[in-house]
Amino acid sequence: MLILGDELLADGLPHDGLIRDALGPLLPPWLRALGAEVTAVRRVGDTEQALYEAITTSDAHVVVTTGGTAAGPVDHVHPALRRMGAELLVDGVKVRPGHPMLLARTKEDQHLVGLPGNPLAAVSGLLTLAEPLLRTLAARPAPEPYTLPLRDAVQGHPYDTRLIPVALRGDRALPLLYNGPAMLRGIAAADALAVVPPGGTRPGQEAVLLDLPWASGGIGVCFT
Ligand SMILES: Nc1nc2c(c(=O)[nH]1)N[C@H]1C(S)=C(S)[C@@H](COP(=O)(O)OP(=O)(O)OC[C@H]3O[C@@H](n4cnc5c(N)ncnc54)[C@H](O)[C@@H]3O)O[C@H]1N2
Ligand code: MOO
Repeated sequence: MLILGDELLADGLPHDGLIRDALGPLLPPWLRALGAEVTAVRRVGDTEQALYEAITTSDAHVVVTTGGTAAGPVDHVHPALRRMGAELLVDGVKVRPGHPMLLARTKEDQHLVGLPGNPLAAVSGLLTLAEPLLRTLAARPAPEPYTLPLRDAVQGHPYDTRLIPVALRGDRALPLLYNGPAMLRGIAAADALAVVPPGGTRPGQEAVLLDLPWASGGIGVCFT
């Protein structure tokens, strides 16, 4: 795992535009629950050269980066991938949060999952790009898709799919608040992400659910 962002602190309180790294601590147990062996979690400085070297010297089967997927002046994932001649397999997805997520083949036997830096956007990419990649590399079958009715209406995005943290309550799923791209409070209490199509859902409408790694038995703890 390569954690990008010079604004990130490893400990202490946020100050002067610096914020705590949420993804370095959060993602490794989730990746393990998805079947990966996490061999290293490294912070990488915000230069294209540092990122290029970190990727090209890695012999991991899968490199997961966080942050830097967009097109700002310190977003170096696309330029670094271009420079190494990587093949972009998925370059952005019509989903919120997480729309700049990407998947690339960096060399024979190595893929890179670029997760957006906003924490819930990274979770979105973890479940929809990293999970299928890790499952496919391990030749594990895809889980049977399932749906449940959503208890409450969910406002849709006009043209993108939304992924909304939900808690399972009997035979219904309860959409949780605090579901903005930067927010982890909803996902901390969630069992799954609900797939909300463009335009939204009515109360009682069925939605496809994506189980979170601990809900599918990998971690063995429950945050609700
Ligand atoms: N000016 C705006 N900037 C961004 C907007 C926006 O509307 N206006 N939307 C955001 C959304 S939504 C997405 S998705 C992103 C994704 O772009 P990147 O992948 O390039 O993400 P970064 O710019 O690197 O980071 C975005 C945001 O998340 C914070 N961050 C990054 N890494 C971590 C981490 N490990 N732990 C906690 N927080 C992290 C970072 O400081 C930024 O605030 O574009 C957004 N930007
Ligand atoms: O995809 Mo962001 O663009 O997390 O909402």
